[in-house]
Amino acid sequence: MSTEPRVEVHETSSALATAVAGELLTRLADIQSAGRVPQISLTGGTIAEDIHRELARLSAASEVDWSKVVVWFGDERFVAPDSPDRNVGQARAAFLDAVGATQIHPMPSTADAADVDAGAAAYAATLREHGSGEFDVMMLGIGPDGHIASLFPGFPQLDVTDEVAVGVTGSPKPPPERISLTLAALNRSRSVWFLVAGSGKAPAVASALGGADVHEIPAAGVSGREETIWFLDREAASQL
Ligand SMILES: O=C1O[C@H](COP(=O)(O)O)[C@@H](O)[C@H](O)[C@H]1O
Repeated sequence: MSTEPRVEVHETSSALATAVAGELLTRLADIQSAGRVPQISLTGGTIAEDIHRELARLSAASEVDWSKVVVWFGDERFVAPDSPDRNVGQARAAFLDAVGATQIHPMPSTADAADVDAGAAAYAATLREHGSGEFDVMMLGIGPDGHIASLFPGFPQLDVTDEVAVGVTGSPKPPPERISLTLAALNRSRSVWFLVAGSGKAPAVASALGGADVHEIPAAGVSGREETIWFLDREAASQL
């Protein structure tokens, strides 16, 4: 069952990052106190960098045991393992290593798989083995074109319903080769959190919330089973 989206607007992107990091830590602590091991999925992109920095800062004062959080990725750039383009490298450097996260499942790099399709198949197998079947919190940035994860407008991967991960070639945003969760997998989340800052994304936000066609604005095709929250800064919300 999908949910009606809720919109939360913050004055600046840094206020947004602080609020999201605080909300995530509260959510993780609640799940752990209930005796479950939370499964979350991280996003790459610019807003993620700010949120990850805030997670590093705020985690010390929280009750979250990061060694008991399972960490996934919504998408990844299919490049060398030490490339600065890797979402996992950015997340590790910004906070995962510092907070003591150990159950991290990076998507394959060029050192792990022959091509993007093999990498996607390998990630699907990892999800089957270590995943709970649904994500507690799915965090998604969006591009100015409305893409989420590495699902781009007009791309055939948007129509894949029988896989949880797909390979992408010819991405309009570099680097060209990527691996992404599918809409089917993203929609298997209890909570979906869109994280969006900047006026360049205001038209895509307005279109997604206005019920655009998923082939034009992929973000329009994702919602959480229990909750969908759009965390926006004032500029990203300017066309609502
Ligand atoms: O390439 C990507 O782009 C999107 C959005 O990134 P941003 O820099 O425009 O905020 C991101 O959600 C995705 O994970 C990433 O691989």
